Order: sequence, then C-alpha cells, then structure tokens
Amino acid sequence: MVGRHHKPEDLTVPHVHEIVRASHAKIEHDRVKLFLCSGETAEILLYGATIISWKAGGEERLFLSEKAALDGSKAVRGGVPLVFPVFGKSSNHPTDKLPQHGFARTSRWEILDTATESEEFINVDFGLGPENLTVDTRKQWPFDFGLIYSVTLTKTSLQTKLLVRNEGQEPWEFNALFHTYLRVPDVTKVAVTGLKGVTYRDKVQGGAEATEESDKLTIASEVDRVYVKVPGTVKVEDIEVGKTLYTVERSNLDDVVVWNPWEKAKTIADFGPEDGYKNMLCVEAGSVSSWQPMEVGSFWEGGVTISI
Ligand SMILES: O=P(O)(O)OC[C@H]1O[C@@H](O)[C@H](O)[C@@H](O)[C@@H]1O
Repeated sequence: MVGRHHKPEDLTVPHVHEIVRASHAKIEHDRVKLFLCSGETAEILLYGATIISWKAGGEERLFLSEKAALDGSKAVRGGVPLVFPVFGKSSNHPTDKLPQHGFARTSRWEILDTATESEEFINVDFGLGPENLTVDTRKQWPFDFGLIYSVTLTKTSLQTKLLVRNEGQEPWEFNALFHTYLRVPDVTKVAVTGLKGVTYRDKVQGGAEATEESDKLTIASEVDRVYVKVPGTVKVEDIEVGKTLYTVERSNLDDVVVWNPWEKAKTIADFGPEDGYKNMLCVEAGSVSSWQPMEVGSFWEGGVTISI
C-alpha cells in the first residue's frame, strides 16, 4: 500500500472496547436498536414505530407477549404501540372506517434521523405520512398529515414525543395515545397513584362514568378505564416493597388509560403466556377523551417520559 506508514498510535480507529462502550444506534432492515454506553438499550420496529424493548437498570421494562407478531402482519401485542388517529373504534366520525386504534401501529414508518448528542442519551426520529399508507387505509382516512415520532433513551428514562401536522387543505381531528405495556413483577402488588378525584369512563362497565376514590388504584380483576384530564404525574408503585417502579410524566396529553385484561388474556389470540397479564400493566398516556382539532397548516405535539 502506497502512503504514509502508520504507527499503531496514529490510528484513529477506536479500540474495540471503545466501540463497545460508545452510545450508538444500530439500524437493521426492520428495526432500530439504541445503545447507551452505560448499558441501557431500546429496540424499535419500523412497523408501527413500535418500541418492543426498553432495558434499564439491568431489567426489561416493557411487557412483550411471547406470541406477539413482529413481522408486520398485525399490531404488536406489547411494548409501546402508537394509537393514531382514533382510539378504539369510532362511529359517525371520519375515522369510523379505520380499524381499532387506527393505522399508526400497523404502518411501516421511515427513519428520519439518529443522533447521539452525548453519552447521556440517544435519540431516533421516525416519520409517517400518506405516502407510507396502503391504498385501502388512504381510502378509509383520506386526509393529508405528517407525523414525527421521536424516541429518546436516557440512563433512567424512555422519552417519546409525537408531532402531528395537518398538511392538507381541510381541517381534521384525531386521538393519539402511547399504548405502553409496562412490565411489573406482580400486578397484584402494584398500585397506580395520581388518579384520586379524576373522572373515568369504565369500559368494563359499558362506559359508565365514575370518580376515582383511591389514591392507590390496585388491580385484582379486569381493568379498562379512561381517566379524563388527569392533572399531574402518575406513578406505578410496588406496594409491598414501598418503592416507585415507574413515574409517568405527560406533556399535552390530558388522559390516562389503565388496562389489564386479567383472565380475558386467554381469549386474546396473540397474548402469551396465558398468565402473562400478571406481569403487565398498561398505563397509556393520550389525548383520547375528546377529538383534537387540526386546522389547515396547524401543529400539535404531545409526549410522555417514563422514568424508573
Ligand atoms: O387489542 P387491542 O386493539 O390492542 O386493544 C387492547 C386494549 O387497548 C386499551 O387501550 C383499550 O382501552 C382496551 O379496550 C383494549 O382492549
């Protein structure tokens, strides 16, 4: 080889241990993996921009069903699927032809950017627009929109942010929700705090309205509640050990859905193991109790930070 002779100390290539320790993003054909040099990781599928793993403090923090389809054939059962532009199934509304929870969780997103700003965090942005939707989905919801979903991994948190833009010539409206399946050691030994005094719609009771009486919501049967306009921080606590497992902080997301299917999990085809409901609790931050209006050219941004 012609050229200057390099002595080993001239080489700019990092030593192997430095490569392993550096924070970085690894892009594969169907997913992005984020690594922090301190050991935390996250894994996000392009399908749905679904976060399927978040490891922090040496433990997996998200529940992912062992029967979840990860091949893009159906929405992922577990992790953090994104709900947009409709929560549940609507009727008499422009979203009423869309399937339950909309199309964001079943569309393939594009990677927009990855940047390691420091050793303390790493971020990846995904984008979704009409050009990423199937012809059928476009027919079901023909509006022009742009979404940017930003996932940031820090040493102690997983931060997610959704930017929504109306890029069309007519107004439309939407729901959005971060459908987070938190992993818990034993769901019967945790409590959700921060909901006392909040009005909720109880889907297990046919949508009846009630007010949360307790500062410690415990789970001993099926729970499916939409807490409306939750004022502050919600936490998941281990009541046996007396320690906070997760702190959920929201920005511009009024509502919190708490869901555990309990033994109904047995009837959910892609839920496994059958008793896996004991190790999960969905605490879902969203804007779902009323439609978010989007005038032509307007932006909306909402986000959630889950800390351990
Ligand atoms: O089975 P899916 O479409 O992923 O929905 C799971 C659950 O998602 C929750 O957000 C809803 O409140 C529940 O009613 C629903 O059962």
